[in-house]
Amino acid sequence: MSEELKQLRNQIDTIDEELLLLISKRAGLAQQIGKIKKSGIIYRPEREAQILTRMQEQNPGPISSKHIKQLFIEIMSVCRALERPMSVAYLGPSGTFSEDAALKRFGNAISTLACDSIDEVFRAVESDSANYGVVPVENSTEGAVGRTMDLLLQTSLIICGEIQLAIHQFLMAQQSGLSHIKKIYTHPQSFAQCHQWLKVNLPQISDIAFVTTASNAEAARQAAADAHAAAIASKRAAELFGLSICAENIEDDPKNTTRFLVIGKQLVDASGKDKTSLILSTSNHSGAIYKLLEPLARYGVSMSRLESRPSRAGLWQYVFFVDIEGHQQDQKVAAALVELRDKAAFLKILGSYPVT
Ligand SMILES: C=C(O[C@@H]1C=C(C(=O)O)C=C[C@H]1O)C(=O)O
Repeated sequence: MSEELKQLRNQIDTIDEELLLLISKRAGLAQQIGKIKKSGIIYRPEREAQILTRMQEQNPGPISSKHIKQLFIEIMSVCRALERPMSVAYLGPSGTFSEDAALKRFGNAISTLACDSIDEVFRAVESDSANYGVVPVENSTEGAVGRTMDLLLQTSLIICGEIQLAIHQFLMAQQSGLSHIKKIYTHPQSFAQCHQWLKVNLPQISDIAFVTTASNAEAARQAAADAHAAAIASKRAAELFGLSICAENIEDDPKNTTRFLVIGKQLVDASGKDKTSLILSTSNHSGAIYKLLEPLARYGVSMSRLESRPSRAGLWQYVFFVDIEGHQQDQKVAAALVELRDKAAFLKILGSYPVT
C-alpha cells in the first residue's frame, strides 16, 4: 500500500470514529425527544421535511443533494426507530414500487407490512396493524388511481405526506440477453408504460406470449421459475428474485413518475412548504364548480390539482379532489376554507402535509 493511500485511509478512519460518536449523540437526543412526546406520535413529517431541506441547502459538496437527502433519511430512520419501532403498510408483495416508495420516505429502519390490495393498506392503518400506509394515487402516464381516491372519500384516514417516485422498468430473466425470451410476465400498467420499447427491441415480439400478473414483483417471481420467460419489474425485484437484467430503463417516457400518499391518523403541523388536499362536491347547476372555487382565487390560494370522481351517491354526480398550496393553518388558506365550507354541499379536508 502506498504511503499516500495509507494516510488518506487513516484520515477516513478518524472521521468515521467522529461520525460514529456524532450519530450516536444524535440518536441519544432523539431518544430523549421520544420520552417527551406525550401524544405517542413519533413521526413528525414537517420536522423531517425541514431537516432535509436545510441539509440540502447547506450541502457544501461534493456529495449530490439527492444523496445527502438519502443519507439523512436513513439517519432519521434509525433515530426514529430508537424512539419507537414503526410499521408501514404498502401495496405488496415485496419488490413493488410501493415498497420502494415506503423505503424512500421512511428509510430502512422500519418494519413493513405487505398488503394484497389498496383496501387492505387502508384497513391495516385503520385497525392500527400499521402506523402508516403508502398507496399510489397517480401516475404521470396512466393517470389517477381510482381505488385510492374512493377510499380517501370513504374512510377517516388523513394524508400525512406524499412521495414522488421515478418509475424505471427493467426487463429481467434467469439469463441476460433478449433472443431467448418467449414469454413475458407483466402487470398491465408496466406493459402500457413499455409498449413502444418492446416493439422496437424485440424482433420476435409477435411470437412472445404476454402473461398478466397482479404486480411487478409477482411478474419477477414467475419469471424466476421459467427459463424461457422474462418479467417487467423494478431493479429491486430482480435482486430479490435473483434475476439477471436483460435491459434497463425500458419505460417509454423517461420522466415516468408515480405519486404515492402516506396515510395515517395524525394531523401534520406546517413545515413552511405544504399542500392541503380536499374533497368537495356541489349541486349540479351551471357554473357551480366555478362559483365554489372562487374563494380560492380571491384569497390568492393556488390550486395544484383538480380531479373529478363519481360520487357513487347518484348517477352522473361527482366529487372533486382538489389540492391547494399552503397549510390549513395558514391564514389565507384557513379563510378560504371557511368560505368553501359554507358554499360546498360537501367538504372533507384530507390533510395538510409537506410538499416534496
Ligand atoms: C427526533 C424527533 O423524532 C423523529 C425523528 C426525527 C429526527 O431524527 O430528526 C425528526 C422528526 C421525527 O420524525 C423529533 O420529533 O424531533
